[in-house]
Amino acid sequence: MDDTITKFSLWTYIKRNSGMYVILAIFYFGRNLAQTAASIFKGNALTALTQHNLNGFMIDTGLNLLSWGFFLIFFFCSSRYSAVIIKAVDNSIRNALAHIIGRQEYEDFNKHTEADYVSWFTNDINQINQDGFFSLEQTFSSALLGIIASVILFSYHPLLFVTTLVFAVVMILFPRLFKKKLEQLSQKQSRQNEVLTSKITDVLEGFVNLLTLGQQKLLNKIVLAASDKTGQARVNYITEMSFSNALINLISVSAQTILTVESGYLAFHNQIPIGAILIVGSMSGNVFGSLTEISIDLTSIRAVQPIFDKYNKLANTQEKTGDKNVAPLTQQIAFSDLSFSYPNSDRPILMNVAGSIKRGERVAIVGPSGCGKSTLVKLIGGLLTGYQGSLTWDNDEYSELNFSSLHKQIAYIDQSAYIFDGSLRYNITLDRETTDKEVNAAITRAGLEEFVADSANGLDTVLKHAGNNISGGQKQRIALARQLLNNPQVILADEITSAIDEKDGQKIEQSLLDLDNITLVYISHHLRPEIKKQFDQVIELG
Ligand SMILES: Nc1ncnc2c1ncn2[C@@H]1O[C@H](COP(=O)(O)OP(=O)(O)OP(=O)(O)O)[C@@H](O)[C@H]1O
Repeated sequence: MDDTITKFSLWTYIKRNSGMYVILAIFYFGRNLAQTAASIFKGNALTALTQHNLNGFMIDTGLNLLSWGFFLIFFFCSSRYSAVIIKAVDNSIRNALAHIIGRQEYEDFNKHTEADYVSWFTNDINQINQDGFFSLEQTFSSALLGIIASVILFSYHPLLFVTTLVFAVVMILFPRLFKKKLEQLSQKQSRQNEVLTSKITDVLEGFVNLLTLGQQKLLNKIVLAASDKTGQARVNYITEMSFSNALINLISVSAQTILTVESGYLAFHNQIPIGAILIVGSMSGNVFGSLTEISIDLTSIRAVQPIFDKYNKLANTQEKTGDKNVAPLTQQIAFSDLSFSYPNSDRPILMNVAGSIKRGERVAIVGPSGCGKSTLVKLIGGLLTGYQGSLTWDNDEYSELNFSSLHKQIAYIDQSAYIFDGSLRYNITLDRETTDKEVNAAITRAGLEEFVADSANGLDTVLKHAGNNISGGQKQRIALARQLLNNPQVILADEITSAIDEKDGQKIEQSLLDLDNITLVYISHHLRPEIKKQFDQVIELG
């Protein structure tokens, strides 16, 4: 199934899983039919008793029991199958979400934090399951039960049916009054969930700082404050929802009372049997119980759409890059009159910068902190857009280039050198199809051979989350090997040795300079003289 279609709504996923939903509908139909039959046999048993028919009473009681047996079987099947469908739907939504997040360029991705995205994949999906899909199932089941009960009421007396119909219309229209407010409160709840995840992730990522400063109580303070706000958002939502529910229940109880009076009146005038009072009570309970359920569920279902709209907004983000495919560099990357400011800021970070990087050259970019070295390299790497002046790849202006194809030509490494949960091999290949020969070649070029040889399980050694069981230098070499596996033409290295000790840093710098057939752009605060002389060109910024 193609999970990458990016129009998010409950209906999209129901249509896609329509076969499974039909099976679920059959289970619900069986369940409601059995429940209704049980009520009818119970009423009939009472009628048989009023007619002194003990045999009929026993038979109807037996049939009542049998109906409950069927009800339980269908109940089990529908509950289990509902979980099976939710699993399939959640897989589809998460896959589509991963697709739209994954196709974003660097700038768009960074408009949200990682914690926000985590909240989309977890909290939001839970809310969609509970308030969306589960409520929709309940609505369907309630509608079935209500329809069956209405038919039974009609079969006893049309007056009962007409009363039911009038109240049904009121109850269906009523929730519209609360729609807008509930949607807003649901949106706030979703946002607050993101904030909670974001705050907790942030403080846990910086935990070592808290530990060494003896400030662990900040963890409690932040968790508690964020938890309280999230809880309050839920309280506000539930308050409005409960108020709406209470009013719906009031209408339901009034309608059932009127129907009880009507059926009593009809039985008193011998228009229906005595046992029918029990059946009418039970059927009106089913109809209005169902309508109450439907009104409540429809309110929750509507409140889920803002979450889907948030996904749809991301899915509809226009690509900012051009459509010209990028071929391997033949001459040079050049820039003239190049200026750049970050979005939402008037402060120019680069002002009329000029220079060129020829194919095969080793170029160092130096300058004081904050002068824009990383910004320039991110522009060259296709991580930032929206420059003024000219920046070209051979003779093509960057604004016309397709950045996905540009990324294939360029390796970008910065000081973060992220290590994924998994083995050393996984961290290098990242699931790309490669041969052992290619992996070993990348390891050799990145100067990682010694580390692999010293690791207990070689390439199968498991690295801990964020590389907590290896050194900064080892992380950088793994990040380098990962990039070299793509055989990039151009390497952009942004302060990759700044977080490692000098000796190790020097070795890594030398590994980079020793690479053949590479155009190297190397950012450094401080170039050691023995390294500096190996560069073909040094560009000074600031
Ligand atoms: N995403 C951003 N939004 C707004 N301003 C930013 C952003 N990223 C960087 N800046 C600002 O741009 C300026 C240049 O940053 P940049 O990282 O390019 O400098 P740098 O020369 O590489 O610095 P360093 O040597 O300290 O790494 C800094 O003042 C920084 O605060």
